[in-house]
Amino acid sequence: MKTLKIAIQKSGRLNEKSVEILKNCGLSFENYKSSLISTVTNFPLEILFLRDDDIPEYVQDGIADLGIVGENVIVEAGAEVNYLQKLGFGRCTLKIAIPNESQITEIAQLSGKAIATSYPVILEKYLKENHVNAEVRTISGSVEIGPGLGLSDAICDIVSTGGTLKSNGLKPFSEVMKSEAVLIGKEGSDLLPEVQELLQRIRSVLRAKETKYVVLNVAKSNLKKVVDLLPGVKSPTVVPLFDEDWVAVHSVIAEHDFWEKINRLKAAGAQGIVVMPIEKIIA
Ligand SMILES: Nc1ncnc2c1ncn2[C@@H]1O[C@H](COP(=O)(O)OP(=O)(O)OP(=O)(O)O)[C@@H](O)[C@H]1O
Ligand SMILES: O=P(O)(O)OC[C@H]1O[C@H](OP(=O)(O)OP(=O)(O)O)[C@H](O)[C@@H]1O
Ligand SMILES: [Mg+2]
Repeated sequence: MKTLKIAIQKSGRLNEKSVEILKNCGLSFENYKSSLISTVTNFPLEILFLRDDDIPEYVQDGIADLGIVGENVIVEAGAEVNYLQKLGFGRCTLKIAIPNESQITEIAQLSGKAIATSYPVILEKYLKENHVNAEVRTISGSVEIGPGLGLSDAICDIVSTGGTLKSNGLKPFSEVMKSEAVLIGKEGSDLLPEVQELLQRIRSVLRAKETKYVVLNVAKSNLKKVVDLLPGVKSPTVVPLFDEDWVAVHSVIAEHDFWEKINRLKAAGAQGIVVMPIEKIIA
């Protein structure tokens, strides 16, 4: 079997969740802060811990077969890699922001202005598409202090809660791109059986995260109404109870409409509803 290499962030916003998803795939490895490479003991895989900016090129050049990194970093690097799977964490938006007191209301008004960013490639492309001729000032971090220091008229940086913008007297102006962490592979790596296996495991973990396991009791007279609300993986399991007029129903429900479903189940006669997390769902 070929030993694969996967590059993940060494420390920072994506490190913890990247390690967690690999562990949830059943992979055993040491995660010492000091080691830059770790060998998985129960799968042919080595984990490389890198600065996130370096990951797209490592994968493009085949030094690593796979990588976990934000889409923003991949696009900025202009790396030619395959997107294998969105991972549902590290969600953020690259936005242009302006000082609270700024009078700018239309994108054309950014022409002739200076915009500070750590994402010059993405920003230049966005400005070009919008026919804006602004000066892009590249800085490597703490971009939000740019306008306050007189370095720029606007900024383009990552926004999640908006707290950093707010505490620096800035307001969002326009959205440049949305991003989340993705699993990437070098050209053709998805054909390798080891990559297929890992992908299948990752998808099982993601599917499980989107769903909850539900057990509830219902009078037989209300069973049809309750079952109609619960499709389950295929169809719900119905188990007899000691009281012959009642049954227990086991099923799964989606996280996104969880509360709405629970309220409808209660209204349909469900009682003693127990909800449990699911570890994996194998398709
Ligand atoms: N506030 C945020 N909320 C959600 N995701 C974020 C946030 N900030 C950044 N990200 C995502 O996490 C990625 C890593 O962010 P981080 O701040 O750890 O990067 P970094 O400082 O460049 O790290 P490194 O030391 O690896 O170069 C970003 O490229 C982006 O995709
Ligand atoms: O909208 P918010 O929730 O406030 O998040 C946005 C901030 O998060 C990121 O920085 P981070 O905190 O990761 O620090 P960094 O600049 O050292 O990367 C990003 O560069 C913003 O500054
Ligand atoms: Mg970085």
